[in-house]
Amino acid sequence: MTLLQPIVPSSPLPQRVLLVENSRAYVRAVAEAIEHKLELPVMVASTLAEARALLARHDDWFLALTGLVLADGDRDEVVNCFLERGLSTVVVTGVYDEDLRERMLRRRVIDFVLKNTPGSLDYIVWLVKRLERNRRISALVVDDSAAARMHAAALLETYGYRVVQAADGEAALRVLERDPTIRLAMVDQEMPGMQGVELTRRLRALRARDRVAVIGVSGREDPDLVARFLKSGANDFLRKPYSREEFFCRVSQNVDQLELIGTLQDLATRDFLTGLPNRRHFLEHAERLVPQMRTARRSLAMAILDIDHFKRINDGWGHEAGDHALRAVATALSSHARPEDHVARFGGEEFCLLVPDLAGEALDDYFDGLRRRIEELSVSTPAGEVRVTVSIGVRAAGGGEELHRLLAEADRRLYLAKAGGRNRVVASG
Ligand SMILES: Nc1nc2c(ncn2[C@@H]2O[C@H](COP(=O)(O)OP(=O)(O)OP(=O)(O)O)[C@@H](O)[C@H]2O)c(=O)[nH]1
Repeated sequence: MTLLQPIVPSSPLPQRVLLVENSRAYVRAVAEAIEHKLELPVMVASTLAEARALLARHDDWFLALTGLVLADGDRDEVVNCFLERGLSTVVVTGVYDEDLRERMLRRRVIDFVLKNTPGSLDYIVWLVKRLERNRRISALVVDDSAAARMHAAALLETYGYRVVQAADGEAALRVLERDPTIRLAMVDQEMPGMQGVELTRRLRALRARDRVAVIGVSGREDPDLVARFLKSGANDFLRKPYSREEFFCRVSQNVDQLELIGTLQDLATRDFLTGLPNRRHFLEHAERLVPQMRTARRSLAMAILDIDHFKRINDGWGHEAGDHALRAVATALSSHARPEDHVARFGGEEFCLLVPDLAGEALDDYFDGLRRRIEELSVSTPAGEVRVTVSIGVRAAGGGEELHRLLAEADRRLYLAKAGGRNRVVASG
């Protein structure tokens, strides 16, 4: 179950951060914060010559964080060194100079951060994390004006997003229908045909607020427009012409919020130890699926699986070894399950499976295969190799049973499997 569908890159994305700065204490603090909080590799240079040498030595750079005062290069030489290589560049400096800041931002420098101000280190860590994650997020820009579209797309690309453009509402809806990785939509109001507010309303029928953040955009001085956008389902509004920094702040804030919702949803629906869906999520899914399958007269099997003598593993090898065994069984279950099956940790050492469209001998083979797969596992734990077996109770629903009956019957058969000697499947009787 993936709540957020990020872009899965075909090859690993570059991760290395180059930190160019001559103040040792500051470098240490920034490098440590990025390495520890974000787990990204950081390399440090204190001169432009050192930076060039590092750039030549590795080819997996993701970002340069650079000061402007270096012994062997002036400000423009410093930023050129990174921008010319197409490297995302953030200036971190102790010099506040409005003209300089403007000049840097007009070029492709992502941000101009003042160091030694309260919160600047936290801001840098947040910024690096945001830029790192943006690379797995798609944004949709909808505007009939090619120039406005290109402008917004170029800004989004500077911040690392993958951008898809649409010149009208219908095209935007088609993009959304086929691309589940779109997490952000910038929607202009003034478009021929479908206007932005209407597009937002229709977009919400396809994607809820926890899936895609919508930012309405308009240059019109219409006092009601912001409220109309928000009431139609937009998360935010941006008035044209916008500054680059306001654009970045609003986009980042909305994407941050979406990720936070995703994290909360994950915490509520996933089991922390194994990463499998939890009991609540499983039952919610089953409550929808069981009647659907009954109406469609399709078969559906419910199984409850319990690790045998699990208490002995905990008592004999330690609780941590028990946790390893739970994770190993969860992994075996996930690998055995077909894409259409639904697996969950039901609680303790008990797991649950819903298996549609499989009956008779094929169903028996499926569960006996699973039982054997687990029996053959050798679980590596800090206390040594541990073997586990499982007992499985299966109820195949052909007779239109309610969910609670399916569960009760699978549970009864699990009890029979335990009573019959464990390490077995009971699917009848
Ligand atoms: N390590 C670990 N142990 C857990 C966890 N959740 C439950 N347990 C343990 O699972 C054990 C379950 O033991 P019992 O219900 O007696 O069953 P059993 O030993 O598996 O015996 P049978 O089911 O009869 O084969 C208890 O010792 C719990 O403390 C967990 O997340 N991690």
